[in-house]
Amino acid sequence: MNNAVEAHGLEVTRGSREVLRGLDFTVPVGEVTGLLGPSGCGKSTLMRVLVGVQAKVTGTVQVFGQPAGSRALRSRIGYVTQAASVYDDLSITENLAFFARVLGVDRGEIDRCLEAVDLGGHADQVVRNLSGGQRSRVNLAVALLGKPDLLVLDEPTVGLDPVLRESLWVMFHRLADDGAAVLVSSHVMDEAERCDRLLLMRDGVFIADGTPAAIKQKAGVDDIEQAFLSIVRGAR
Ligand SMILES: Nc1ncnc2c1ncn2[C@@H]1O[C@H](COP(=O)(O)OP(=O)(O)OP(=O)(O)O)[C@@H](O)[C@H]1O
Repeated sequence: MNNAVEAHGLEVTRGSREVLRGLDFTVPVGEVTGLLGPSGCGKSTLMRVLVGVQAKVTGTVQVFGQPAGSRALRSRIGYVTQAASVYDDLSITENLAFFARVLGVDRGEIDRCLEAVDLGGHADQVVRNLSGGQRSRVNLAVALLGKPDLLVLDEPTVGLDPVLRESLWVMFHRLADDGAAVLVSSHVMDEAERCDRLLLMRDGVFIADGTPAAIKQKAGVDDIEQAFLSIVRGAR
């Protein structure tokens, strides 16, 4: 299998705390990989490592065969953080035009990205006047500029209504079907079933890595939340 990410012995210390504690994992191309675990378990930290903005990293993390954070990877990765990263006083289109210019992406890409997140009808609206869910979709549209090979999406569906969440998951799968590697984090276990593969995390370690079906089968239960609880109890 072709992997976008290969990590061995990944450890990260933040403050005096060891936040990631010796992780080995891959993120394959052509699949939606879910990074699931409770708040504070280290999901955002792991994502920060992949995009090269996390300090105090040890271990090996290769992205498309190069060390995470390498300059050559910048245009190949789309990253959406939990914080808004677009300009409030610009319209949606103006924001995308700005980032397209920064990234050296053709302006023609803008409409495609807006349609992908279902914002085509709001293109001229100023970001300040958008709802929280609309803003997060603008962030996502920016991440799609330039058709990145790896999408790193930190809780992209938080606060969105079920219909929109559904349409975003369909989009994530479409992007994966087109050959991207998609890594999506969530602390909501009911998103697990939407992933091709799951990395279940707790306190900086993975407690399971596999398809939702395989994880449930191994735990002998029929939902992922129960599987998570059962694995945690079994580890005690
Ligand atoms: N700047 C920092 N300095 C010290 N510790 C930090 C810092 N940022 C985060 N942490 C700690 O690192 C741990 C992992 O945080 P992280 O944000 O990666 O978790 P998360 O799983 O993404 O949580 P959430 O789902 O709430 O976003 C937490 O215990 C957090 O308190």
